[in-house]
Parts: sequence; C-alpha cells; structure tokens
Amino acid sequence: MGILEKIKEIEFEMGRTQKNKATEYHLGQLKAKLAKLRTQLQEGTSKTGPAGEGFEVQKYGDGRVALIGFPSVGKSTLLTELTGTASEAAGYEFTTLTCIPGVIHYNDAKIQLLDLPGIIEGAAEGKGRGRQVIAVCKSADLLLMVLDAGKPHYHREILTRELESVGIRLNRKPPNITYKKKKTGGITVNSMLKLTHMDDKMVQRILQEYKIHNCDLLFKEDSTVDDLIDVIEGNRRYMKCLYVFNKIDVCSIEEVDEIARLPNTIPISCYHKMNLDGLLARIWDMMGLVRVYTKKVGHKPDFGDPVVLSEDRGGTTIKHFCEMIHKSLLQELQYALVWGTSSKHMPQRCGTSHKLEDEDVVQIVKKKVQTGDDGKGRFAQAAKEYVRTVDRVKKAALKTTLWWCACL
Ligand SMILES: Nc1nc2c(ncn2[C@@H]2O[C@H](COP(=O)(O)OP(=O)(O)OP(=O)(O)O)[C@@H](O)[C@H]2O)c(=O)[nH]1
Ligand SMILES: [K+]
Ligand SMILES: [Mg+2]
Repeated sequence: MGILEKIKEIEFEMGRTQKNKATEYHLGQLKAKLAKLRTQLQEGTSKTGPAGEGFEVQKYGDGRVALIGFPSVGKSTLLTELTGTASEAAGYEFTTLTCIPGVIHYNDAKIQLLDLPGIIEGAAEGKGRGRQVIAVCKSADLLLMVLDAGKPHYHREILTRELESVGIRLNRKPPNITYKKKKTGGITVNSMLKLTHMDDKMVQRILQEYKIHNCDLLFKEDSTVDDLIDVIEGNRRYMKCLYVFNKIDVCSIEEVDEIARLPNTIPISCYHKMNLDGLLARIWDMMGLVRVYTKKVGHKPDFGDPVVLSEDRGGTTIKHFCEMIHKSLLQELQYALVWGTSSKHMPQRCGTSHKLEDEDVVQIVKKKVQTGDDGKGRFAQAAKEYVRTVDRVKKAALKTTLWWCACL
C-alpha cells in the first residue's frame, strides 16, 4: 500500500471513531501515525519529486512575501497593483502557471512579492502544482492568503488545513515543551502545571508510537496531543499569515464590516484600488522590519539607504547590523553610537548585543590599531616638544634683546 492510501485509511478510521474516554488513546495514536506518514510523504517528494521547475526564484530585497490562494481570487491582479510587475490575470482558473516575482518599494525598504499558481484542495498530496507552491511558501517571511470575499469563508479553513498537513502553522507560537532525546536513561515526563488535554498514559502511547524509549519531556503549558506530536516531529514551520479578502466590491457594507473585524484580516478590492495602502501598512507591521541608518563621523546620517534587519532573518542587534554591512566589521568594532528609540541617551554607547529599533541611527567606532597609533603618538609628542623648545628659545632671545635695550 502506498503512503497516500495509508493516509486515506487512517483519516477514514479517525472519521468514523467516536470521540469519548474509551477511544481517546486510540485517536491519539492515530494522530501520531498520520503525522509520521505525512512527514514521510514530504521527505519522499522533496528527494525524488520534481524540484519545482521554474519555481525557484532568487531571493531579493529585505524580505519575502508569498501570495497563496485558490485559483482566480486575484493574486496576479494584486501583484501587478502592488509592484507594477505585470503578471497575467484573467477570468479563467490557473492563469498563472509559475512563480512570478515583483518588488514592493515601501518605507525605503524593498520587499519581494511572489505571485504563485492557484492551489486546490489536496495540494499537499500532490494535486495540481501544490507541492511546488508550498515549497515556495515555506521560503517566505510572510504569507498573504488571498481569498475571494464573494465566496464562502470556509475556503480559508480548507487552505489552512492544507498548509497544516505539510507542517506549516499559521500565526501560532511553537508549543512550550522542552523535549530532549537521549541514548539511555528511560523516559522522564515532568510538567509545570496540570495537563487537562492529556494524561501520562497518552504521552506514553505517543512516545511508543514513535518508538522513543529514552527522552526528557517538560510541559510548560497545558499542551495538547497535537502540540506533543509537533515537538517530536520537529519539522514544523511557524509562519505569519495575513488573510486578504479581495473583491469586496461584490460585497455589501455589512459583509465588509464583518471581514474587517476578523483577526489578521484585511478587506481590499484590486479593481477599485480600495484599501491597498492599508494592505501595505499591514504587511509592513507584520514583517517587523527594522531600518537602521548609518552615520559617518562628522557627517549627517545617510537617510536614503537603510540597513534593514528583522527578527525572522537572524536578528536586530548591533552584531547583526555589522554582519549585514561587512563580514570583518564585527572584529573591527570597538563600540557603536546609537541615536533613536532604542537608546537611553543621545547617543548611547552600545555593544554588540544591543537591540536596535526601527529608524535608529548608528555610527560605528572602530578599534584603534595599536602599532600605527604608537608611532603617531610619539610623533605628536615630539612635535609638541619642538614647539615648546622653539617658544623657549624665542622667549629667551626676546628677554636678551629687552635686557640689552634697557642697558643702552
Ligand atoms: N470584482 C473583482 N474582480 C477582480 C478583482 N481583482 C481581480 N479580479 C478578477 O478576478 C479574476 C482573476 O484574477 P487573477 O488575478 O487572474 O487571479 P489569480 O488568483 O491570479 O488566478 P490564477 O492565476 O488563475 O490562480 C480576473 O478576471 C480579475 O479581473 C477585484 O478586486 N474585484
Ligand atoms: K485567473
Ligand atoms: Mg494568477
């Protein structure tokens, strides 16, 4: 039996099993089985399947945003509106067949926007170009899930489930569980609070299913079976996602109002260029980019071309700032002077671990080169000595002249 058939079989069994105290452990075990098979499916295809011909696009700019959605929701129309790069849009499904990159210029930063083919239910299992699309999505810093405001809202749940099944978790934090695999020593399970969603027996069952006999587990929150499975699998991707409801021109005011109140959601209309500025602002906020302007000694800051940092792409400290400018800069750094919201004084002298904030200004002060400076220092000393000697000689000469004058 192939992996896909095994998955179908387990899903079928889960569907027909009633949820109650007696079946609880069996269902937990089935969940673990399913997760294992899905990981197998993905690992198998990433090695043997087509490596997304024409889908890999070079990363560009300060961050990457991918457009994901069902066919004909307006992804290509949106790319064209936001970036000016033409991506063919039409009234029939699957107009876009490959990945089309564009660039959003916003707040002095460059954000790469990727248009992708529409995906359909079952994409994760290989329907359409689903796998290639999902692979590109995983490389993004932010997902824009484009939805048709005129179509049923459960489309969003279908897509979310599709992404969940390939290990993508939207707008969620990783479970707060410490999990350490060991070679010997058996299983130790501890928790910092009472678990209400599972008991010891369930934890043992899941570990058994994964054939784990030695490990330390510490639950720091009221975790679920799914959380535990995610931590054991260890391959989950936690991504930020903004839900973009396009085509609000076909909706009533009441419907738009309802959409606008949903979390991480924004209503727009590409046709009428409605709320596109609002969309850009939301993209900006969710990406959490930190623009840092450089300043040379004795010069005004360079406000045209910031160094753009982000927590998702490494970090936002002085160390990351230096690394972005030049590989060797970190070794040469003595300290940095920082002006802006992150600094206590203007400027504040900061070390490598100082966290920068958006629109800070930084001046790098390099270490003095020891040998060269010694030479310079000695030269300066000698020069001062010479001036003093000349002064003394001059003063002495003046005194002698005055003395002679007085004698005359
Ligand atoms: N009413 C309305 N129609 C829109 C809007 N934006 C796009 N459309 C139309 O929706 C249709 C699909 O647009 P596309 O941009 O091709 O959609 P897509 O998501 O890229 O489609 P695929 O590439 O096939 O997956 C086109 O006929 C667009 O003109 C909008 O804001 N309102
Ligand atoms: K289309
Ligand atoms: Mg398209």
